[in-house]
Amino acid sequence: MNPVPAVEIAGLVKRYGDKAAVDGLDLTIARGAITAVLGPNGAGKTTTIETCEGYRRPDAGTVRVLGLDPVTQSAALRPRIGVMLQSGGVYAGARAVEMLRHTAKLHAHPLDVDALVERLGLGSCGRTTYRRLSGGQQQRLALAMAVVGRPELVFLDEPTAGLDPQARRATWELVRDLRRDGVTVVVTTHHMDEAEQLADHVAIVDRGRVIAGGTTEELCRGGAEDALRFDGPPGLDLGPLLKELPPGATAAETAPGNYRVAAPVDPSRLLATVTGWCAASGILPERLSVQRRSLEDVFLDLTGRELRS
Ligand SMILES: Nc1ncnc2c1ncn2[C@@H]1O[C@H](COP(=O)(O)OP(=O)(O)OP(=O)(O)O)[C@@H](O)[C@H]1O
Repeated sequence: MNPVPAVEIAGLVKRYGDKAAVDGLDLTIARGAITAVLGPNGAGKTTTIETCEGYRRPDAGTVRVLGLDPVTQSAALRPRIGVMLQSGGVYAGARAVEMLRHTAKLHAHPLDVDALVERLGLGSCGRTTYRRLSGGQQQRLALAMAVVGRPELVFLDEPTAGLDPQARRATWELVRDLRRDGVTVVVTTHHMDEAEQLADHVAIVDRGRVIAGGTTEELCRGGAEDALRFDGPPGLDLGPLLKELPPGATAAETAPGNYRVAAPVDPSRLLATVTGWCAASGILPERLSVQRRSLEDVFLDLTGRELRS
């Protein structure tokens, strides 16, 4: 295995005026795996990724990608990485598939363009110019452009934003195939299910820093195992419910009328306590469910806020 990590970031700071978009971020990304950089809007994910791609110069800290400095060694780095930006990066007047063929020819061992076009459902877009493609087609073409050269490392910034479920699944499949071929994939997302489904490693970013990292399994292991969620009237006083639960229990209104209760007890006991309390309080809990601790719960425990923003 190559001893140089795919990405090594130490103490990265990037400011826009007075505001630090990235504020002392440390992150090491292993080769040959899918790593999700997960965080709410504005957490600093795009800024971090664009710094790795050499589009932004750090104000402080160091960034190494495949052992290279993305700014001063970009000529050596660029041919080895694939980049899918959140928007743009593709010439608007170019014809979709022609552009993809052209990009493929620039690389020594490109993927089969026809197979890629088929997989991503771009077959009908052959001679259409980029600007005339639908948002989802533009998104899929940008993904194809990022991977067609069979790079060692691919950065995908919110690759499934705005895609329908079918295109989303096709994207996930393609990303998994890249990993099977030994490609390192870094994907930013604010969808926890995307991170849970796809990633071997997850780095949770909030306010310009990595606040937790590990496999989904590792991240979800700590704390209360199961969480019970239900909907009810907004503004319930959860204090009396907490008194009925053992120490270590948490109860919160995560959004108006959405409640989450977790406790270090057997899930069936938790369910009985909550439904008993609801009945005694004259509340009809709706959409009640007990769920395995998710990345959403991890984020909530770490920040006191919902991941969705
Ligand atoms: N060019 C810019 N000029 C000024 N502020 C910026 C610029 N780019 C980003 N920011 C700000 O920096 C912060 C981090 O933005 P960034 O896009 O890196 O976050 P993100 O986690 O990728 O969010 P999103 O999921 O919305 O893309 C945000 O507050 C954003 O408004």
